[in-house]
Amino acid sequence: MTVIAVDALCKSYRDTEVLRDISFEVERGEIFGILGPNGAGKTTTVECLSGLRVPDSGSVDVLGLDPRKDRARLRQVLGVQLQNGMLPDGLQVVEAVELYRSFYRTGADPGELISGLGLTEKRKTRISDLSGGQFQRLAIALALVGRPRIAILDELTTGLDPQARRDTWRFIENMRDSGVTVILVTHFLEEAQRLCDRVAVIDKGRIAALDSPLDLIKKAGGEPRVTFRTERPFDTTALRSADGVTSVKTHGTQNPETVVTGSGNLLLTVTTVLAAQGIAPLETQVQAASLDDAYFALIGHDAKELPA
Ligand SMILES: Nc1ncnc2c1ncn2[C@@H]1O[C@H](COP(=O)(O)OP(=O)(O)OP(=O)(O)O)[C@@H](O)[C@H]1O
Repeated sequence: MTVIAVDALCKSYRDTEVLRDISFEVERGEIFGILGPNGAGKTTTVECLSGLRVPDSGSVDVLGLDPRKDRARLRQVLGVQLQNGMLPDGLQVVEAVELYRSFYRTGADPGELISGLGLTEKRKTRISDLSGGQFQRLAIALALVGRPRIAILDELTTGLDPQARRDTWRFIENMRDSGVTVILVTHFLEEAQRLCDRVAVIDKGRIAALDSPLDLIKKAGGEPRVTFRTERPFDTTALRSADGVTSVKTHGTQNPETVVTGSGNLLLTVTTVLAAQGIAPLETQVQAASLDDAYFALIGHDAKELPA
C-alpha cells in the first residue's frame, strides 16, 4: 500500500532550482532512505512532505492528505524529528515529551519512550543541559510520541556515539516491525545499508537512483575487494591478468597496499597468484561491495579512490 506519493516536485529559492522534478512513492512499513551530498535537496524534499515548505509545482500525497491543505490532520499521523534550537531550553526532558504527547489524541507512554531511548537518567534535565547526542535522542522521542504512522527522521544518528547509534538502529527497526513507515535522511551509508528497504539518492535536486541498497550496489557494478600489504613493491602483471580480476591498485612504497577487485573466489585467486611469485601478503582483508561504492559511483566523486 502506497502511503506517500510525490510527483514531479519542483522548488526554487529565489532563482536557484533546488528540486527539479522529484518523483517517488513510499510503501507502508518501509524504511525509505534519502541520501545525497550537502545541499542536494534532501531536507527541502522532506519539508515538502510535512507541509513545512510549499513546492512551486508537482504534487505530494501523504496518507491521502495534501500537506499544504491538511496540515492539522497530517500532524496527527506524521512525526517529524526536530532540529536543535526548536524547543524552549528551560523545559525538562520529561516535560517536553509529555507536552508533545498532549498534542496527540493517542500516543506512546512518555516514560517507556524515554527509557527506550536511553534517557531515563536525564528525564529531569533541562534541554539546555543535554549533550548533542542526548538532544538527538530527545528529538527522536518527540517525533515518535504521537505513535505516528509515518516518521520523518532527518540526520537520525548525527552526533550519537557508536553504541547509541546501534541502539537507535534497533529502535527504528522495531518501529518498522510494528508497521510504522520511516523516511530516513542520512549521510551515513552504513546506516542506510543496514536499515533501509529502499534508498533514493538525490543529487543536485534530481533523483540519481532509487532502489534497494543491494540492487544499487549490483547496478553500480560493485564488486568485492581484497586488500593486503606486501613487504616491498611487486610486479602486478600476473595479478592483473588473473581470472575474475577487474582492477589492481597499489599505493605506497614501504609496505605498499594493494587493492584487488573482481569476482569469483577472489581471495583464492589473489593468494594463488601471489604464492606462485613467492610473495606472502600481510594484513589481508576481504570486503564485500558496499553502498559506499555505489553511492560514489552515482554521484561521481570517489573520495576513497586510491591512485592507480
Ligand atoms: N530558506 C532557504 N532560502 C534559500 N536557499 C535555501 C533555503 N533552504 C535551503 N536552501 C538551499 O537549498 C539547497 C538545498 O538545501 P537542503 O537543505 O534541501 O539540502 P540537503 O540535501 O538537506 O543538504 P544537507 O545535507 O547539507 O542538509 C541548498 O543549496 C540550500 O542552500
